Amino acid sequence: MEKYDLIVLGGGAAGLTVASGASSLGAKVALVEKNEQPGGDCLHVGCIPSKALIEIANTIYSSKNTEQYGMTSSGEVNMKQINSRVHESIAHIQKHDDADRFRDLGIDVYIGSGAFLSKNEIIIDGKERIFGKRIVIATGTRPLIPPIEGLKESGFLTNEMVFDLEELPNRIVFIGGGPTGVELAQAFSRLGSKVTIIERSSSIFKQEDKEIRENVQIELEKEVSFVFNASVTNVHSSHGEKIVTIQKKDKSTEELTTDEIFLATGRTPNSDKLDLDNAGVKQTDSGHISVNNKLQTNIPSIYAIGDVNGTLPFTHIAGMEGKLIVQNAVLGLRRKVDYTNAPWVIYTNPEVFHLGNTEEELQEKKLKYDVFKVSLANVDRFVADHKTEGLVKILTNKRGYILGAHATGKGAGDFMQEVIFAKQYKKKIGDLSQVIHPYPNHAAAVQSTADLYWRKKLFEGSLPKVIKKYIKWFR
Ligand SMILES: Cc1cc2nc3c(=O)[nH]c(=O)nc-3n(C[C@H](O)[C@H](O)[C@H](O)COP(=O)(O)OP(=O)(O)OC[C@H]3O[C@@H](n4cnc5c(N)ncnc54)[C@H](O)[C@@H]3O)c2cc1C
Ligand SMILES: NC(=O)c1ccc[n+]([C@@H]2O[C@H](COP(=O)([O-])OP(=O)(O)OC[C@H]3O[C@@H](n4cnc5c(N)ncnc54)[C@H](O)[C@@H]3O)[C@@H](O)[C@H]2O)c1
Repeated sequence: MEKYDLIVLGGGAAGLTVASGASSLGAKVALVEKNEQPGGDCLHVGCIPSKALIEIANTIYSSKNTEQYGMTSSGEVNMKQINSRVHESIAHIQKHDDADRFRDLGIDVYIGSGAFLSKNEIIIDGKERIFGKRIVIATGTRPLIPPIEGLKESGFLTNEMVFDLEELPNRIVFIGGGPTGVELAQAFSRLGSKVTIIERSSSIFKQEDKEIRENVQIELEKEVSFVFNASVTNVHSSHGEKIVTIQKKDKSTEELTTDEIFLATGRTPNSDKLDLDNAGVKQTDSGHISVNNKLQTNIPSIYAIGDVNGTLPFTHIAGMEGKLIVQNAVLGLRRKVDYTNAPWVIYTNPEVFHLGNTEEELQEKKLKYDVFKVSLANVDRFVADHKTEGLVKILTNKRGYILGAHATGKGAGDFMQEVIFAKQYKKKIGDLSQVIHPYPNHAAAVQSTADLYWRKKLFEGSLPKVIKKYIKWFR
């Protein structure tokens, strides 16, 4: 049996980071990936294809709405061509994640499904056994399919199928108003489908700051229909159409007729086929693999990173956790994971940026805070672009240190980057005000928000009186 310093189960963002990092340090590494090619969900059915589709949809949407710029236009949408362009982006990035590229790095890549035989042994496709001193579980998640009557029989789409569609559906019902559902729902609406989102709670993006979430929802409602506080109880098909029955909070029911159903009701971890009991690894009720702050499971030589541990399901977090594992599992350090400065972005139009605590979380924690807010309607570049929808909101403690930063607006995922730097390196909000921003860029929205901090300092409290006295004296 082949023996390794480290076995990595799963070749997504998390697993690939560990495998390449560990191998470059000289560890003998095996990477087990069940799909033909590594890359995981992000590359094949997640971030990359969704962002490629969103970009195409935005371009088509803009070109359909050129009347406001003084030009009329018309055209047909070719879904096959659109998805072929999406696959071009995947193929381009696949080169970096190619199995042979990892073999060239000295890693033994096994294509097959891995499961535990014991805490140190993995069996691949029930045949080949390998031994690992340490093992990293990075097997990710898959779409959660709720037990809705008639759903399977009627057929539905998930993120695993949608990037192979050959025709644009006239109507789509999205079940679930989380990031997956809403990003793709808006993209399909922009391509020309009539889109309805059914969300069982009272709003989209529940993890976001309320003010930001409400702001973005107003914008989305201009393009997409929402039904809140509603669950789908039944689906059936008739004459080539799908009929979705929804039940509202007041128990009333309604039927929606559609051409396609897109399921975006959340994710379930790929832990059920790993035979974790053979290794004694514990899971949570949802099937996620629980870890301590060094990302170890209850078996110290087995780690769980990326979406499968259920902490923060984002590619950049999977990568960050992967780097930490290289230090802990290969170099024997005892580094602790820290999510305090973990940002994320929802790529709707306008985008949603999230960093640190929301205002509601600070209130819940009963912390004292200041809030600085600027509407994009007061930032010259957004005015010039006619893209004034949105705002920047920075929350600080009383000494000016950043506790949270949230934004919605065109390009918020990019123009807020400097706030992540400031928070991570413990700069105060006032420092952001001192950074020179080329006029008229979009990031000036951050500077304008930070300027409010100085305005508050200069015009509130006892400082204005002192300054007045000083100026009198100086004259
Ligand atoms: C539609 C969509 C859009 C998204 N957009 C973004 C975004 O814009 N930004 C962002 O940060 N995140 C985004 N995400 C989330 C992101 O895709 C995940 O956080 C990321 O893929 C997690 O990486 P991972 O390595 O943990 O898991 P995965 O990428 O799921 O990789 C797990 C790998 O393990 C393999 N595997 C599973 N079981 C086994 C087994 N038994 N043996 C061997 N191999 C196995 C799988 O085949 C897979 O390759 C999006 C997700 C979706 C669904
Ligand atoms: N831009 C990004 O970074 C990005 C994009 C997509 C996904 N993701 C990540 O993937 C994770 C999963 O996102 P997601 O949107 O797939 O799942 P999610 O769990 O975030 O959202 C699922 C939504 O579906 C609703 N829901 C569940 N069952 C329902 C039902 N039966 N009827 C109606 N509504 C129902 C839930 O209330 C929830 O709002 C997220 O946590 C996110 O971090 C990130």
